[in-house]
Amino acid sequence: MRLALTIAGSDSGGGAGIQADLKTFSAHGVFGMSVITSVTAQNTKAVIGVEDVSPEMVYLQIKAVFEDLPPDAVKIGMVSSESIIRSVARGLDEFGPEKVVLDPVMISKSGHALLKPNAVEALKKELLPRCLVVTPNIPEAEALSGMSIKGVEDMKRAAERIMSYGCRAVVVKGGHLEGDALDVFFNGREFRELKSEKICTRNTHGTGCTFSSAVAANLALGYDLFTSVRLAKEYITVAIKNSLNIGGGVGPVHHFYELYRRSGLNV
Ligand SMILES: Nc1ncnc2c1ncn2[C@@H]1O[C@H](COP(=O)(O)OP(=O)(O)OP(=O)(O)O)[C@@H](O)[C@H]1O
Ligand SMILES: Cc1ncc(CO)c(N)n1
Repeated sequence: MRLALTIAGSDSGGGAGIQADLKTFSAHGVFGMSVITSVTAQNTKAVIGVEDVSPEMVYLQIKAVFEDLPPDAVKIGMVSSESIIRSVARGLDEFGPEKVVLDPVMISKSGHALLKPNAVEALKKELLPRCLVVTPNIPEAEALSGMSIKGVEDMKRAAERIMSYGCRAVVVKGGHLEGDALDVFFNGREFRELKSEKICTRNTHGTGCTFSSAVAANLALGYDLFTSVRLAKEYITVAIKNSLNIGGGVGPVHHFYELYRRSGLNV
């Protein structure tokens, strides 16, 4: 059995965060484990409360997992504050996982800040150099690169800038731009574009969390980095196609292995 760990925030509504990550791991046949960084009171409409777990407790969860159940891949999502980022960096240094996927979560779909603005620098300095791949959406790529992004050429320039912080690859996700759902992969040598048709739905809660956990699940299964990203793009496309019209706001994507396997989709 392959093992994957998510270090992220809890979404009580079940659509994003830890809950989306564990559902994604299960759908890939990977055993999922979790380090909870923050508890959010959240549904499809809003985030109505956030309470961070103490930095020491974040570190202890990492220690407990690695000392007994060393994961084949790690995904990092919401990390909230500078002190939590430092605890995660400490854990990564101590236990040295090779395959780390960082989803630099900053703002929820409902517009709530999930990373303190003064923690962006810590994220860049402490976590980017310790990860294999980082998966920003357009606003996150703008914040990390310090440039505005209007189209695919800008996505490539931003990816180059983000690489300079020391990660080994970047996927800039284009879900927030007009037109096709086009993502740009860059590994420091070559750019590759991953494209699917934009699915017309408002139910996209958890797309970013699901995509990055699918990358981690595929890495845990032993696929190379680009194949892991390509398969994750297929998975998220199917999960959005089957997204659920539940709740009064932005509904969640759906994780269902049979849907994925039978779709025969090739992105
Ligand atoms: N409507 C859509 N149709 C098809 N693919 C989409 C759609 N919206 C997003 N995607 C794809 O989903 C993946 C996640 O991208 P997105 O930009 O939505 O992430 P995100 O903004 O980080 O998500 P979140 O708000 O959950 O953090 C990318 O591969 C993107 O291209
Ligand atoms: C806990 C959590 N993590 C990530 C996201 C993605 O935006 C969210 N809405 N909530």
